[in-house]
Amino acid sequence: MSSIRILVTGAKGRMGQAVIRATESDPDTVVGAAIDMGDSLDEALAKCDAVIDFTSHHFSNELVAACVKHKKALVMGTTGHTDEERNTIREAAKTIPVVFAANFSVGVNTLFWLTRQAARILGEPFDLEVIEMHHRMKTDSPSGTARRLVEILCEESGVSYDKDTRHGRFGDVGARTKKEIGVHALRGGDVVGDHTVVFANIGERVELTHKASSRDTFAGGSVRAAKWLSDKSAGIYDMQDVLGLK
Ligand SMILES: NC(=O)C1=CN([C@@H]2O[C@H](COP(=O)(O)OP(=O)(O)OC[C@H]3O[C@@H](n4cnc5c(N)ncnc54)[C@H](OP(=O)(O)O)[C@@H]3O)[C@@H](O)[C@H]2O)C=CC1
Ligand SMILES: O=C(O)C1=N[C@H](C(=O)O)C[C@H](O)C1
Repeated sequence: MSSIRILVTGAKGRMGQAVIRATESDPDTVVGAAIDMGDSLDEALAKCDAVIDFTSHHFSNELVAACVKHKKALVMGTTGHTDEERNTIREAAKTIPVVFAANFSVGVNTLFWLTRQAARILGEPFDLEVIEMHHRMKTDSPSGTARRLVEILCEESGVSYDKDTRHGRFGDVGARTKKEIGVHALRGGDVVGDHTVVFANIGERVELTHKASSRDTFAGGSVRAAKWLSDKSAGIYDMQDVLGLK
């Protein structure tokens, strides 16, 4: 089998650099092209089989349209999308195969699974809160991973992400309501990515925590996703599909 040629977008970024390292160290993949803002997407896509994208959600509509035009598989690692941008990605996945995941680490995908199980077991008496911490340069909030954790909690407790999520608390907010799920974003230093899900009841509390200490974890997962996509038909997949956790 010949190597899968990867287009790395945001090549000079923190994740772009890690993806280049991960692609070069995997015998099944090569960097077909590596681009940044201002470089030609069409030229780069023509030289590649799949794209691994960790850039900005502002770039996603343009990238997705180009992938559809060139019929290339897409690994979308960027977070912070608007609902409209998420819909554009889902629409594109009717034509091309896409892995769209807020987090490519095996540990966080285990945390997703554990969070669902804990929510099922602990159930309604427990108050649900999610805390995340990232480096000072992160621009989107809450993190995509925190959002996914809250979505899982919403699915299991039958509440709405849009209506029942409480992003931080300030001032005379009143007592906590039963339905609300609190989300708290800390920013500082060089923290790669910490996430904690809190299940709090009277007399006891469960906390599930994941801490990432290297971006190589995410980059390796994204290359694994690109390889997994190589024989897949059009559709939208996540890292749970890649890892066989569904
Ligand atoms: N799913 C996952 O597992 C993970 C997801 N992420 C997500 O990946 C994204 C990038 O994170 P990170 O690498 O830390 O960010 P960086 O800011 O370090 O890198 C982003 C890169 O994308 C480039 N870029 C920004 N806008 C555009 C554009 N419109 N067109 C082309 N290139 C663009 C930037 O170029 P310039 O500097 O010139 O603006 C930069 O090189 C974030 O959304 C983050 O949340 C991060 C880690 C793991
Ligand atoms: O921006 C980051 O750095 C990270 N972003 C992802 C997210 O928003 O969940 C994943 C990881 O936590 C690092």
